[in-house]
Amino acid sequence: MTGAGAAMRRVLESRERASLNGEQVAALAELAQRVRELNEAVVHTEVGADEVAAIRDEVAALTARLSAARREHPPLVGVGEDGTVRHLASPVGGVLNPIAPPVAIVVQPDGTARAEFTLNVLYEGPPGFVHGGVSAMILDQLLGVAASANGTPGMTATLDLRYRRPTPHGVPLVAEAKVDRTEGRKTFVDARIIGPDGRTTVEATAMFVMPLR
Ligand SMILES: CCCCCCCCCCCC(=O)SCCNC(=O)CCNC(=O)[C@H](O)C(C)(C)COP(=O)(O)OP(=O)(O)OC[C@H]1O[C@@H](n2cnc3c(N)ncnc32)[C@H](O)[C@@H]1OP(=O)(O)O
Repeated sequence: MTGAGAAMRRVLESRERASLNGEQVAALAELAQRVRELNEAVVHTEVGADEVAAIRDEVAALTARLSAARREHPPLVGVGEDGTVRHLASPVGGVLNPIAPPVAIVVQPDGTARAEFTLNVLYEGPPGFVHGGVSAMILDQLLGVAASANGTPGMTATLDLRYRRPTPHGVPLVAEAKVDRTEGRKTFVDARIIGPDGRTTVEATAMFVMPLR
């Protein structure tokens, strides 16, 4: 394992997180997807007050059933040789996290972290457009994955954003991040979100610092 991988493993092990097998992940990911659909239905519903109250009680009963056996912390799966980690409950693309936008990040051979995704109304800020904090969160994750894939993972120390034009929701978006350079424990990464017309909506630069312990 590389120094970077070992360092991130120490960080994660100190959090006492469990790992799940593929079958467990698949089952919970399907549940999380159903809850995502529920979340969207809550925002859009027009059913009457009596029906809302009945559904509220059913949801509370389901929450009680799930809570019958609880982990103290959400689980993680694995730390790669390069220090990359699959955080199942991540608020960005975490398959077990029902509030996570569906952002599946792929690292390309040249080290670019890339994601294609469509955000629904749950992530709306200005009407018709994505909330700026959501864009920042997605970019932070993408930037972090690019830093990890470079073998230089770390904590976000700085995150600078330039919102060039509104990011629409309900249409396909692309986000990309690539390492610019490293200086000792610091890794500098650039990223952007691109709209369906091919124009950049948000640009970001970040500095990640590898924790010493
Ligand atoms: C986790 C799974 C991931 C797995 C990857 C998956 C992707 C995850 C993406 C999400 C990432 C996050 O959200 S992370 C969460 C948000 N970020 C945080 O909470 C970070 C909180 N801050 C920290 O933990 C700490 O401040 C660190 C680790 C950033 C730095 O602490 P440190 O290690 O003690 O650093 P220190 O020795 O003081 O400084 C080292 C060098 O960096 C510079 N430096 C340090 N901090 C800053 C700063 N904010 N702004 C400018 N410069 C700074 C110093 O000047 C120094 O430069 P010189 O004198 O050497 O020149």
